[in-house]
Amino acid sequence: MSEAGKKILLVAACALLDQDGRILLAQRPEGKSLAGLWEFPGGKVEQGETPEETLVRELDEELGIKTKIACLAPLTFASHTYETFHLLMPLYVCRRYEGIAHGREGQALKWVKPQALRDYPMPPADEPLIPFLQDLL
Ligand SMILES: Nc1nc2c([nH]c(=O)n2[C@H]2C[C@H](O)[C@@H](COP(=O)(O)OP(=O)(O)OP(=O)(O)O)O2)c(=O)[nH]1
Repeated sequence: MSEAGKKILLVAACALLDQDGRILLAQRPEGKSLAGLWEFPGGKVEQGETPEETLVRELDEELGIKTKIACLAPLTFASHTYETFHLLMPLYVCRRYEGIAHGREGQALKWVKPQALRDYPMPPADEPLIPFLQDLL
């Protein structure tokens, strides 16, 4: 248990980049926690997976995008206490992948310029990640 008595939840997230340096955001669907907010694609790291394996799996499941572990570059991470857990979320950047992203789970998608990221309400854990992407791109 962490000091706050909350479990640490490990979630892997990815800033998928297109040729124009835009970043893919996905909108969390109704009925889920943080519904309506714009997030980086990704998900919980399952038992027996590395974060990189999680992302290769999730990008395919969520977006129909095929990529490889070698195409995922670590950028930074989020560490944020939510009400019922503490989120630890490594953020990777991916520039090399195959396929055209589409919301396979019905989620809205948006390619966003780094300078426009603040126009899209994101989960509180994500706010501190924005400057890292703006500096990178
Ligand atoms: N994928 C992703 N998850 C994020 C981001 N920011 C952030 O706080 N999260 C949180 C939301 C969820 O609590 C968790 C990711 O869980 P998930 O995507 O695998 O599962 P989920 O939404 O179905 O989970 P749940 O909250 O509905 O139980 O991480 C982000 O940028 N990307």
